Amino acid sequence: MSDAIGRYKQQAAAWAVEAFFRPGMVVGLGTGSTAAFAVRRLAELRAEGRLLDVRGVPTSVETEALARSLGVPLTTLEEQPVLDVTIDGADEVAPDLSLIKGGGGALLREKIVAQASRRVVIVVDAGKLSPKLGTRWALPVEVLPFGWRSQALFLESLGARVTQRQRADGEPFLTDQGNLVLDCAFGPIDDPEMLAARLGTRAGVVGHGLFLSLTTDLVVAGPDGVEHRARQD
Ligand SMILES: O=C[C@H](O)[C@H](O)[C@H](O)COP(=O)(O)O
Repeated sequence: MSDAIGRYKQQAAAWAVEAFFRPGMVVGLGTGSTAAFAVRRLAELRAEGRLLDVRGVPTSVETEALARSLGVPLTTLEEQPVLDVTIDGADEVAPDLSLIKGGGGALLREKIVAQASRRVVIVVDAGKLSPKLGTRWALPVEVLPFGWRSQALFLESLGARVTQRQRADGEPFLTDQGNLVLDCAFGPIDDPEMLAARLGTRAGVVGHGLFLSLTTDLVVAGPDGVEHRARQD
C-alpha cells in the first residue's frame, strides 16, 4: 500500500468514526486495513475520554484481536442483534453504492453484521471507485470444503475464471468459519442482482462478496479530501 493510499484510508475511517459513532451506540467493526483505522480512531477517542460506552461487534477474529488489544469493549450479535451503525471497508464500490467485499476473507461475518445494522458506512480510498462491479476485483465466494470442486465448476458455468484462494505458504486459505474462498473473475458484472440470486440458491455456497442495497453511506478519501455520499432511496 502506498503512503498516499494509507493516508486516504485513515482519513476516510477517522472521518466516519467522528461523524457516525455517538455515545451509547453498539457498532459493527469491519475488517481490513481501512476498517482497522476506524478501530484505532475509536481507541484514540476513548483515550481522550470520549465514546467510552460504545461497544463493538467485530466482523472477524482479526478485528476482535485488534479491538481487544486496544481496549475497545466488545459484545456479540447474540447479545445485541440490532446494531446502530457499522463502519467497514470495501474492495470495489459502484456508483449505486453496491460493493464487492471479501478481499480479507471476512465477507460472511461482514454481511451478517451489515444486515443487522441500521446504518452501514463504507470507508474507502478513491481508488476503490468503479464504474461497474467486477471491473477491478474478482468476486470472492465462500464455499464449504465438502464438494468444493463442484462449486468451482458451477461458478465457471456462470462465466467466472475461478481461483482457489491460498495463503502465503501455499496452503488453502480458510475463513473464520473454516470454509474455502474461490475468487471468481467475472469481468464487469451486468446484473449483480441476478448473479447474487443464482449464488444464493446453490447449496455449498455459504456466502459471496456482492453487497447489494446494504450501504447507507459512503465516505471516500482522495487527493481532493474527504467526501460523504448518502444513498439516494
Ligand atoms: O474481507 C475483507 C473485507 O471485505 C475488507 O473490508 C475489504 O477487503 C477491504 O480491505 P482494505 O480496507 O484492506 O482495502
